[in-house]
Amino acid sequence: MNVRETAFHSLLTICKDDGYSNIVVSRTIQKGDMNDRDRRFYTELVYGTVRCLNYLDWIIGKLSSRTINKLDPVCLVILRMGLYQIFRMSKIPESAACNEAVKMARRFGNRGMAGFVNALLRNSIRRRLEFQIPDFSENAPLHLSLTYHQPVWLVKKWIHDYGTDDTVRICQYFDSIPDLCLRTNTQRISRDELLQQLSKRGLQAVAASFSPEGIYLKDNPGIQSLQEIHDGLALIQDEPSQLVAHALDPQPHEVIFDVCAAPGGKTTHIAALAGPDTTVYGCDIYEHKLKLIESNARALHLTNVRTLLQDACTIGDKYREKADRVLVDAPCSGLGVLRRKLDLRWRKRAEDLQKLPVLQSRILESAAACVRPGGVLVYSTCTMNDGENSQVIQQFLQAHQEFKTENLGNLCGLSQPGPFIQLLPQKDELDGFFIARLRKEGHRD
Ligand SMILES: C[S@@+](CC[C@H](N)C(=O)[O-])C[C@H]1O[C@@H](n2cnc3c(N)ncnc32)[C@H](O)[C@@H]1O
Repeated sequence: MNVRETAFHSLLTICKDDGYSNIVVSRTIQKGDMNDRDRRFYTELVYGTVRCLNYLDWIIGKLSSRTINKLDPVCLVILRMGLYQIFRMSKIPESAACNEAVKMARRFGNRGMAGFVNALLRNSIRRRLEFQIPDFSENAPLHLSLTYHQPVWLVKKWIHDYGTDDTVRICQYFDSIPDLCLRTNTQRISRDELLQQLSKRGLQAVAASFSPEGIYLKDNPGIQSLQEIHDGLALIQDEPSQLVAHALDPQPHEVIFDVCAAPGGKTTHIAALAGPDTTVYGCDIYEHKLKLIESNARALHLTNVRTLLQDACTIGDKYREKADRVLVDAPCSGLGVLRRKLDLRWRKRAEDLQKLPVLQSRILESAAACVRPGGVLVYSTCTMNDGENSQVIQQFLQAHQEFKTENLGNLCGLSQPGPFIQLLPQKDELDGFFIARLRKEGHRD
């Protein structure tokens, strides 16, 4: 199969079956039948098309009398891929982009599709100058949305929450390509040793500024080539996520619950920091996801991780005051990590944001009941949406006078105003992330 066809099938899975682009791409690459050059082309085609989806659909909308959601998904994917090559890949000859798209429409589409694809793509080339993005002064949300590939509703929300200047910075941040971030498995190797090992192999490895275990790899070498991950010396985890285990501050001989744990990034970090005498229970509501926690723990050679199939909304009924520390890394809108999860921005709807705080509050309420007197409760999300963060915590604190916030202002050298950590890309140049630490009054018996 040629590379464009492989990319077509991946994009169809992402667009039609709601597949996550990073999972679809890594599974395809893992099959291992592409050389380096093909792999780069494939990755750029898939990730580029997903990233620019709104811009490509805006062009289709101008050229087709049929609305986007009335188009056959096969046709839509072929058009998006073709337009991406024409408008965003200057090294690809326009004729090649058109001809290959027409071939695919003949091969995978219904009667008439090839003619439609051919006409639309050739028209897009002829009428290229008509597709100028509206000026900022004319329509700021649409300008930012099309320039930096973010949904209009979200750009409007950012303008409302942070003002226009910050919104430009947020958009630029979320449209940039992140460096790969590793977390050193300090149970097996120190960060300095791992940095040396990576540098010796010619990789540009740099220590993260805040996470003591974090390492950034410039020029993403591809996970497949990272032997250190296969050897259990490190795993992939973004830097803000690495701060959560430090906020929890696990100690030897403790019982710890991570109530929304899969795939286990934070569970394994807590287990590594606490050492073998502390048991960390990684819980999740989905059985198949528990296997991910187990396999991550195994890969990192950690023996103190257990898994529990458990709904966090009811965990407090079963494990009342059983834990020294509890982490609630809540299911959230993920609006702080749009740079890493390319398709998320196109899946989320404004109305999703209303429902989440209800679930988050229920989980927090039940998880809090597991904390023993004097114990610690950490709540985190990977979003900068206040309704899912400080508002959830404030509401909880009003109902639970027995919990008090603990100042995280200086966690890992971050200097943050106020008791919580709220990382903002426009200020911190890190993904949007929230962490709160609460302590329950009283003493351990
Ligand atoms: C933000 S992710 C957790 C990421 C994880 N802490 C890590 O660092 O790898 C949220 C997790 O919560 C789980 N989840 C959602 N609703 C839940 C519930 N009611 N009870 C337990 N887990 C739940 C999801 O399956 C998902 O794995």
